[in-house]
Amino acid sequence: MDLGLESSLWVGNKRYRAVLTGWHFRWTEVDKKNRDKKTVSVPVAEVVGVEEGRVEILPQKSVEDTDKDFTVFYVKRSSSGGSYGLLWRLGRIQFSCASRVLRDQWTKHLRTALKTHSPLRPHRLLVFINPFGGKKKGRQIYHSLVAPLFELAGISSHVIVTERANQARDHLLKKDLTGFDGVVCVGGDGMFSELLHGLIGRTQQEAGLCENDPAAALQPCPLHIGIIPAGSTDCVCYATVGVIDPVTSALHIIIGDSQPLDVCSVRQSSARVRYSVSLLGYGFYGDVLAESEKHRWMGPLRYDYSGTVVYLSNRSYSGVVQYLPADPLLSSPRDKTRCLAGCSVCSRSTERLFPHSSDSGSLYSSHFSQFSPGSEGQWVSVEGRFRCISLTCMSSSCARSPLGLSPSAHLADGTGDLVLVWDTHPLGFLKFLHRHTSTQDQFDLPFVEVHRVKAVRFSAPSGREEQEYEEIGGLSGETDEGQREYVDTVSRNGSRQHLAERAVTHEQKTATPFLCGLCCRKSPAVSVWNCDGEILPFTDIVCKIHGQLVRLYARGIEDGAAIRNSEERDECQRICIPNSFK
Ligand SMILES: Nc1ncnc2c1ncn2[C@@H]1O[C@H](COP(=O)(O)OP(=O)(O)OP(=O)(O)O)[C@@H](O)[C@H]1O
Ligand SMILES: CCCCCCCCCCCCC/C=C/[C@@H](O)[C@H](CO)NC(=O)CCCCC
Ligand SMILES: [Ca+2]
Repeated sequence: MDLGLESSLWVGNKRYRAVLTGWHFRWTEVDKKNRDKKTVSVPVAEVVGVEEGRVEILPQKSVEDTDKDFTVFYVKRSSSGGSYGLLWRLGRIQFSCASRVLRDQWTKHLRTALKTHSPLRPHRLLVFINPFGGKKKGRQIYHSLVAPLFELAGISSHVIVTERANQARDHLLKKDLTGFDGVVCVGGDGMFSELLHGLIGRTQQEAGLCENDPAAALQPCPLHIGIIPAGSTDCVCYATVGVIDPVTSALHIIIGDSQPLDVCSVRQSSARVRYSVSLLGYGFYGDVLAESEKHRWMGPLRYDYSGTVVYLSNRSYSGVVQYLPADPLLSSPRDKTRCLAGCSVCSRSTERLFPHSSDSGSLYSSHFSQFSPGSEGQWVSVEGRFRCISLTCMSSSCARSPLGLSPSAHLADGTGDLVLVWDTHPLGFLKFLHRHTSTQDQFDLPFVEVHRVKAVRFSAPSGREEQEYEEIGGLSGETDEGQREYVDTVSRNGSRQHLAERAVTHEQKTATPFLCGLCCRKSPAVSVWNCDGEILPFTDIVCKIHGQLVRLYARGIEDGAAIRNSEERDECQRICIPNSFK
């Protein structure tokens, strides 16, 4: 069927020339002298629904069944104020036609175009609501803001309000999922993590693979994940959509946007594998999480409180970090670029990670072969004392840190960014933390390193080594002028090479007198790992990045400035973002 259609349509007493081409639906106001005025152009993929008659859904649904009218609902962008991404709202326009026949032609053509251009739109979704996440508004958010939109788009959803932690994960691991196109969580990063673990585990079970086997080539998950943000940090939502807004996220789900996401597997020899996408953090971020768990009753504020307590406790931890660098010719964590919707680095990675698949459909049948140490260089080993060690598969931007832990990290390039913050004086570390809240470069500090990696190993020192550190005057020891703060060794091809030695006096460390009292308390020898908001029950770990292991109903952060400029230039309200992942 030819999808194109063109005719005059009316909105009130204004006449429009409406055109449906393959990819766009446009309407241009025409004045009395037949001159074109403003055009609105909507990509067909962003049409939410088409209804006969004059239909409204807010504040509640009403249908006036007039036989020459039809209503089009579509995605309309607006600036988000503070955040980098754009807010999406439901746009609505009610057209009148010259005849009922023409009206039926328009609704039929638009619906057919929708089916043709949005193959990933979900029809049936499994929705998990955490009633206790964030400010405990999950149920309200879903029923008042999201469910009416799903209904309008003809999506049927099976909703489960969770009664315990890990219910969603267990459901995905064990129950029948036939007929569902995607899974949605209404909650925060912890709920997303449940879906992540459930879906990855289920996919490996069905592929006959053992996910705990470090040699297993994990299979990408066929079901998409949608996130309706209702948590405390909502980092995964923020970093993949650019705003924390349930309506925006619901619209991305409805139109079947598809954003692949890298996942880091975290293993300890005998323990069950865990997965992380946003923050695998040891030292500061591990301690903040452990402290914050004692204050869950504070809600989202628990992280601010715990962050302050942990910062003042002035801890650092020793350990050995080994990492396998990614190919430096492809990208760098300090190249000042940002991964935005349609990112070319991620698109090229899709070709590299799935060389034999020409479209996303066959992507799921291709086998993974991305972890090939030979092509990415050799393991590097560093040893010393760290304020924190963080590994993130994406920028991990959130409201606290709008550019994130690693602003130039990519969502779907098959790599993670490893940030090593060596022990330093408290004001230096405060400067590092504070830079996360602005556009200042947090990596441009002498005690900070960032590496783009494919895999990481960490081991904490044995009890004896730690004791030796204390004896030479570590953080808890007495003043030692010229004390060696850390020893940075690099092991290449087996030979250990001394790289740097930085002298920091006790006075420098305790430049602020009140901090001296706190820092001179004995530090615990080991911290804990924060794995996307969950404390890991082990310290020594082996991590590997699995490129594009899952897919979200998202498209990455839209460049608001570019869209606004193009609107001004074209007098178009909207442009189509190329989504190379579709
Ligand atoms: N019914 C429930 N009762 C208790 N805990 C639950 C329930 N449902 C889910 N959970 C657990 O609650 C934890 C926290 O939930 P969630 O991530 O939604 O909110 P949050 O911690 O406030 O936000 P964020 O993770 O963004 O910081 C999750 O790890 C999840 O396993
Ligand atoms: C002087 C100002 C200091 C400001 C410090 C700003 C640093 C902010 C960086 C935030 C990075 C968040 C990364 C995402 C982590 C999530 O997977 C996890 C679960 O939701 N959240 C936390 O661990 C919660 C982590 C909270 C850390 C404070
Ligand atoms: Ca990545």
